[in-house]
Amino acid sequence: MAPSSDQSNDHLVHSSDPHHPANLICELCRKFYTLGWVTGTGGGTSIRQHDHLFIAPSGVQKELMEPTDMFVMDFHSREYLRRPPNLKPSACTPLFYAAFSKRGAGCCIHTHSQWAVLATLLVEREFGANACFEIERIEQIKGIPKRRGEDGKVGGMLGYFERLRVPIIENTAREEDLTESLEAAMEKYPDTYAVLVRRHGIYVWGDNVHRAKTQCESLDYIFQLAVEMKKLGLPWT
Ligand SMILES: CSCCC(=O)C(=O)COP(=O)(O)O
Ligand SMILES: [Zn+2]
Repeated sequence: MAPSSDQSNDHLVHSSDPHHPANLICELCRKFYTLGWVTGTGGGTSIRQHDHLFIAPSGVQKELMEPTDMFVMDFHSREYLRRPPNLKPSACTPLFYAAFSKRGAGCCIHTHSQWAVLATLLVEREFGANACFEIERIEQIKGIPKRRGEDGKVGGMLGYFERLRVPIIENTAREEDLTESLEAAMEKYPDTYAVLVRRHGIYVWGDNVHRAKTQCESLDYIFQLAVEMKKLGLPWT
């Protein structure tokens, strides 16, 4: 696509609606920054609206982004309909795309939360490199969806007596190179809405922005609790 065409699509990110994806990504990242989820340019968020994927730039302070910084990709062709000049799309783009294409997500959040990182390290030390994070009998588990129906949509939330499992993949030198193992984890754990990345963070997706955000918040709460439980010698299961 010609550069002039890329740059002429500003209408795709200009809206007075606070719920427009370009506005929402900026607002969410400002909130996530205060939680330590997207500090130091790490982490990010992507939203799908119909066939448009809204993607943040790479290597920028995510809490300072403006809607005009957003890239817009066509879901089917994977071509950029809008490319802000002098910026590169997030290195997380192929991972976000996996959530949109393989899981029908409407939003995918990537955090560098220290609680998520610590959970990956504790699981490795206690249960080995092939183990996933597992916990049960914690009220906040009810904030995590349980399984997908035939249509791929949420089929209810986990119950108090059910077990939450979150797969863990190993980190790679480049964010993009995580894509294959993230997709493999999605295949192996068809019910999961999140994948932890060892020594790095987590990818959490949801059918829409509200669900992705609340699931990410519930998981972060659970990881923090799990770390504190481990310090006190309390079992997770
Ligand atoms: C210090 S951040 C390293 C890259 C990373 O892990 C990340 O999540 C951010 O990637 P982006 O390309 O969106 O800046
Ligand atoms: Zn990252």
